[in-house]
Amino acid sequence: MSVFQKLAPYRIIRGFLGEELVEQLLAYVQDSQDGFEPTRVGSGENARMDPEIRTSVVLPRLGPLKKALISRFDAVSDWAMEDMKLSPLSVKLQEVELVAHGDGAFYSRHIDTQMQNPDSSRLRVLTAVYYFHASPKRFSGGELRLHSFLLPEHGGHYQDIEPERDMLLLFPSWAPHEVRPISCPSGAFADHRFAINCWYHATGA
Ligand SMILES: O=C(O)CCC(=O)C(=O)O
Ligand SMILES: [Fe+2]
Repeated sequence: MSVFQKLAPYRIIRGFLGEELVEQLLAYVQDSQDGFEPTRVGSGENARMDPEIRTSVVLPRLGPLKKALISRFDAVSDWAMEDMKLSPLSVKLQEVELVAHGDGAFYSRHIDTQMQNPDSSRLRVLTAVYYFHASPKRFSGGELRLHSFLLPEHGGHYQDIEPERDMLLLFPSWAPHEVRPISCPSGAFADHRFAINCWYHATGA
């Protein structure tokens, strides 16, 4: 199988933060509901809303939980880079955002590495997504679909990864992926698919 037909590596860590932090996060998003804004695609001056590509809402702040969360996200990147054979590139956590997907929300196939940015020190190398929806889960769909470079009709492959409560998923930022459409019949904000996106930038080899 050619490199273009293969999936990028990925890693899953279950029980990543523990129930206490999950409940604190759910309380935080519920309290902060008014601060969520529509997500955008592109970056810098190209950033724009595009409901054909991405529909969800984002909160750019982690609030009082920021310190506890950042230290946990910081602590996994060296292991993840090494285990996925992405080292010796060093990375540093540089961007964090909290995203909610409600009924009908999705994010079509994309990569997270932003190519229009010429400064390679700001390059997204590693993506981590932490899932923390309410229990019992009241949405379906919303799988993270990890793609090979080639589409299935050209011999490519994909793998659907189910978001589980308190699970961290890590993969290279340049791997094509998508969020499959969510069905959340209640429409209640508390029942949305909640995730924290983390992007680690290259700091050198
Ligand atoms: O929520 C997810 O599973 C992934 C989200 C994503 O791909 C992104 O925001 O770039
Ligand atoms: Fe992404």
